[in-house]
Amino acid sequence: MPSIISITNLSKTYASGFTALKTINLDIERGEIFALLGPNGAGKTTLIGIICGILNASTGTVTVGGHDIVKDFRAARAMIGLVPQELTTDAFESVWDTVSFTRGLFGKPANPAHIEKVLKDLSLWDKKDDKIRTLSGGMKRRVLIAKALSHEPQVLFLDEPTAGVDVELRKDMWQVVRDLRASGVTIILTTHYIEEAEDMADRIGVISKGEIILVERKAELMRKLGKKQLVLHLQKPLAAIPADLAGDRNLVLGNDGKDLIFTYDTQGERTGVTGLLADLNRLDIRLRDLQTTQSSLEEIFIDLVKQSESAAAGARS
Ligand SMILES: Nc1ncnc2c1ncn2[C@@H]1O[C@H](COP(=O)(O)OP(=O)(O)OP(=O)(O)O)[C@@H](O)[C@H]1O
Repeated sequence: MPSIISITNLSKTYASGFTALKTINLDIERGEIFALLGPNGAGKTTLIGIICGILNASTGTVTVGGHDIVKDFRAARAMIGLVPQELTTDAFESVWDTVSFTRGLFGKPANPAHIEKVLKDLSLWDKKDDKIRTLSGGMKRRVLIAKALSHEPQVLFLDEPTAGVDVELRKDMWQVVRDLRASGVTIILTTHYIEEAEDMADRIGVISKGEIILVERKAELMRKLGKKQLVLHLQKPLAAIPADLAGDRNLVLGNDGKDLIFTYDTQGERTGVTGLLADLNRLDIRLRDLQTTQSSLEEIFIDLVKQSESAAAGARS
């Protein structure tokens, strides 16, 4: 897949002397939804700010559609739409004017049909003549998205787009994002709602303390790092796990001995489920029911960040 954004050896040290990004190398593929996940302060907003030309990098280069973001700033920036975290909009303008004006800032000729489509897609059409300051917080956020889409960008950055928005708006927004992707727009999003990334993203990048610690296709990530649990609801509770059942299996008792919980890796060819069931049968331990659960992206993400933090602490000591 050809990349639309190439980031090479990028670092950022703020004037305070704090290094927020350390040697970032990352390619974003054309047409993908890329979720950038990381704990607070990991460097997500800094990275987005540099790509969008709001902040200067300390070292390294970034190209967007082949245009260097410093040497060829206008061409690079014209390809990008940015939906920022903060709700700052021109309070006294109408929705229509502010969105049309933003398009003009990118040097694009007026295109009322495009602005109309964007406002309709975001359910803002009936508010087009309202002043921004009279809109609700959720509506203002829709306006930010409309502004980001006003100049038909090929790359859209969404920095925490659903922080503090209601369920309905969140659903609408993700539908808009899916439609955009279907029309060929590349989407990079940061979110603290990891289930959103699990739902939406093609690839996941995890950033921690200014370093990208992992980039992986979502499906591959979940297959590689995901663990499955088989919960066996027993007909009769067990006081303890029989020694010849336990062996070196990862088995625990739960729910006052009524559940036997078996955890296994999804990666291996052999999960050990068949052998476990055969042993249960042999020991005459009967089941009432069973169910499997798979670790969520959230659990995988928390494990990854913890591992990288303890590796960094180990390297320091
Ligand atoms: N202007 C600045 N001067 C000094 N340090 C800064 C500045 N802006 C951000 N930082 C620091 O850089 C680090 C990365 O911040 P950034 O906002 O990029 O993180 P983030 O991953 O977007 O966090 P969040 O999830 O909380 O939005 C943080 O430790 C932050 O305190």
